[in-house]
Amino acid sequence: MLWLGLNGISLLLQVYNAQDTAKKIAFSQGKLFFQHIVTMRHWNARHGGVYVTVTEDTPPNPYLDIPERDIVTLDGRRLTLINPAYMTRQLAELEHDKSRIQFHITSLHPKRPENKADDWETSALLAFEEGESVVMDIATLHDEPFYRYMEPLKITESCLRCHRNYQIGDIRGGISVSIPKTKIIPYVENQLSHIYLLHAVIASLGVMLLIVFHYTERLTQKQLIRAKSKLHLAYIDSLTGLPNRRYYDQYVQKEWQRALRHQYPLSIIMLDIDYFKNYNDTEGHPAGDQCLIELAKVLKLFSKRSDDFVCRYGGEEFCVVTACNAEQSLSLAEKLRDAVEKRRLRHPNSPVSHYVTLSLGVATVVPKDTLSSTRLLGFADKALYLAKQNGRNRVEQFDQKQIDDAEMATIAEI
Ligand SMILES: Nc1nc2c(ncn2[C@@H]2O[C@H](COP(=O)(O)OP(=O)(O)OP(=O)(O)O)[C@@H](O)[C@H]2O)c(=O)[nH]1
Repeated sequence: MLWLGLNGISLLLQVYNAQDTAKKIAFSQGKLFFQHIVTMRHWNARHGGVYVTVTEDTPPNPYLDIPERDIVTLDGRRLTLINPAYMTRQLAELEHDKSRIQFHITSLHPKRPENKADDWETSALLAFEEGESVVMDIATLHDEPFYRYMEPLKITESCLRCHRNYQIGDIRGGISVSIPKTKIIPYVENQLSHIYLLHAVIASLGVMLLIVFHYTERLTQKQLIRAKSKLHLAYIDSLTGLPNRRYYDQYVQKEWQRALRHQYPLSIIMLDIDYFKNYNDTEGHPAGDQCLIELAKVLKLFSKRSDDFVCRYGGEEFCVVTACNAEQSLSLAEKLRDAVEKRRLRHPNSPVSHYVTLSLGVATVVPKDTLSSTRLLGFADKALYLAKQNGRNRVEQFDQKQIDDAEMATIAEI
C-alpha cells in the first residue's frame, strides 16, 4: 500500500513537473512573439510607416488621420500608409490563420473599438499601471484553454510622431499573446507518456511483489503451523494434553543437570490408577480414556508450581518431577492421592474403593555423579510397587536409607 501511495505521489509530482515545463515553454514562446512584434513595430515607426498597395484586405486605415495617408504612384497605383498599429493587426490576422496563436494590441481606451481589451487583458493592463512588467496565466479564450502572455507597450521616440500626447516610457497599452494549450501539450506529451509508462511498470511491479510476498508469507505461516503441530504431536500426549514420555526424557535430563550443578534435591512421583484394567473391563475403554483425561486435569491442577513437571509416562502411569525435598514431595503425592479420591470417579469393580484411586511412589535425591535420573525414576517405581503391595490407594516413599542401601548394593555388584 505504501509502495502504491509513494508511486502515486511520484506520478502526481512528475505530471505537475511536466505541466510546469509546458507552461514555461508557452510563456517563453509568448515572450519571443512579443519581442518580434515590438521589433517590427519599431522598424515601421522608424520609417514613419510604410506604404503598401490598397487591396480588399488592406483598405486605408480609417483611424489614421493624416493628410498623406493615401497616395497614388506615377503609374497610377493607389498606396496607403501602414502604421505600426495597422501592421500589428494585419500580422495578427495572418498568424491566427496560420497557427491559431493570437496576438492582440490593446489598451484601456482604444481608438478602434475592435481593439477593446477582454477581461483578462483588462486586469493585465491594470496590473501594468500598478507596476507589473509582465502577466502570464492559463485562461479561457472563446471557451478554450490558452496560455496567455502580456507585456506593456511603452512609448519610444519613434512613437511620438503619431502619439504626441505621450512621453517616452509612458505605457500606452499592451500586446497579449495567446497560445492554445493544445499547441504546447505535444512538447511534453512524450515526457508524459514516459512518466505514465514508468509509473505503471513500477506500480505493477509493486503489486506483483506484494502478491509474491503475501503468498510466501502464507506458505511460511502454514509451514510454521505444520512444524509446530508436528512438534506438538511428538512431545504431547494427544489424549490428556500432558507432556509424553519423550518430553519427560528431555526434561528430566536437563533438570537433573541443573540440580546437580546447584545441588538442590530432585523428586520424582510415579503414580498409576488402581485396578484400571478392571475399570476398562467394566466401564468400557472410552470411559477409561475419559477417566485418564479427568486424572490429568487433577494432576495439572495440583502440580502448578513452575518447577513441577507432570507427564503421562505411558498407559495409565503418570509421573511428576519436582524440585523439592523428600518431605515436600511426600506431601504433594499425598495431596494428589487425596484429590483423585475426592474426585469420586465411580470404579464399581475396584477391590479398594467405589471410586478411582491412585497408588504413588516417591523418591528424592540430591543429584551426584554416581546417580542418574534413571536411577531416581527406578527408586520411585520401586516405591510405587511398594504402595501397590501395601494395599493401593496410598503413597510410599523410598527413603534416604533405602536409597543408600540400593546404592551400596550397586557398588557391591560392581
Ligand atoms: N482406556 C484406556 N486404558 C488404557 C490406556 N492405556 C493403558 N490402559 C489400560 O490400563 C490397564 C493397566 O492394567 P494393569 O497394568 O494390569 O494394571 P491395573 O489393572 O491398573 O492394576 P494395578 O495397577 O496393579 O492396580 C490395561 O488394561 C490397559 O489396557 C488408555 O490409553 N486408555
